[in-house]
Amino acid sequence: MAQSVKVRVPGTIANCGPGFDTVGMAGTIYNYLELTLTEQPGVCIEVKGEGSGIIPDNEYNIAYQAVQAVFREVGAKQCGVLIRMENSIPLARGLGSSAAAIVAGLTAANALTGSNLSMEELLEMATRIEGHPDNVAPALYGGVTVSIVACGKVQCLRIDPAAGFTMVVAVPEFGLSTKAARQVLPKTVPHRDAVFNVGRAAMLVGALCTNNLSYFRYVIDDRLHQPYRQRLIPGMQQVFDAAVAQGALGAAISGAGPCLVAFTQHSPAAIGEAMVHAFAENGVKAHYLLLDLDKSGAKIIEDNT
Ligand SMILES: Nc1ncnc2c1ncn2[C@@H]1O[C@H](COP(=O)(O)OP(=O)(O)O)[C@@H](O)[C@H]1O
Ligand SMILES: N[C@@H](CCOP(=O)(O)O)C(=O)O
Repeated sequence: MAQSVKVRVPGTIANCGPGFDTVGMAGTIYNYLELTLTEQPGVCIEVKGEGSGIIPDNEYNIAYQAVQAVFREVGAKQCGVLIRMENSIPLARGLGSSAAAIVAGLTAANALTGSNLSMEELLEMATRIEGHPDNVAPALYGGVTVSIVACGKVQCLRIDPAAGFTMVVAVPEFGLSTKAARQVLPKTVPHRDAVFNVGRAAMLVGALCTNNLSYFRYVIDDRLHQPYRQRLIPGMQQVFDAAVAQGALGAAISGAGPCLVAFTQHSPAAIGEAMVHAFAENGVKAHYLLLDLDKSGAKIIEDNT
């Protein structure tokens, strides 16, 4: 019987305001990937849900590339693979779709080749493929993660905030690739803007660790990426203002956008409606999602090894 595993990986909300390329949160929206080793060589990829007809179904598929990276790393004999993807995470919206695909491929291939790679090694590989750790870390570990590259390695701390909160995500109809949203960022920023973010990123992490979520109102802000991406997301500030006026603790771009996320402990649906209405007033059709913090990260849900 062919060996196979099925993994579930959460979507992620990166940056969270001041934590550019560092802070990330896993949300309760999931992609599923089933990886089967086949006798006949080659790759067969089936995609259902988000990205069907768009995501490459050949060797250019980023999940397949992650699978191959594990096979090379552990010296597994080359064989054919069948990949079945069932996606709920929308592409090019800033919900970590590419990160989920990479982590799913790495996790499934590792499980099928004897689980020789540690979580730290998988994080290292995922970061190398994605290019930054703030999505792949929470996709792998779950919860809230703070990640940096130091001494040539990814260092990651996971936070499990005791205080619960909801992430209200306004999802516009248009897409924005992470690559395009990174191209508009400046090479340098004024020293005062760097100081602005350092303090807020530190206090964001502190607020999560000490369950002082009321501090979100002061720290969910940014001068390193949001001001430059605002022109790519019509109505961004109006959506932020509408969320806070409806009681949100704070609002930010989700990842590289165009999704916008509001953090709240009350009235999530009312906040979602207000965000969608504010987008509509700026000519943007959108819907909203209510996500809780996922605490599992990448999870093997079927194992036929
Ligand atoms: N679920 C997925 N499965 C396979 N490839 C994906 C998936 N999501 C995104 N990708 C690929 O990753 C690349 C970056 O996608 P993008 O949409 O910009 O990232 P994100 O969705 O994380 O914002 C694109 O080339 C896209 O084809
Ligand atoms: N720090 C990155 C986060 C990208 O997140 P994604 O969900 O849009 O892939 C950035 O802001 O570019």
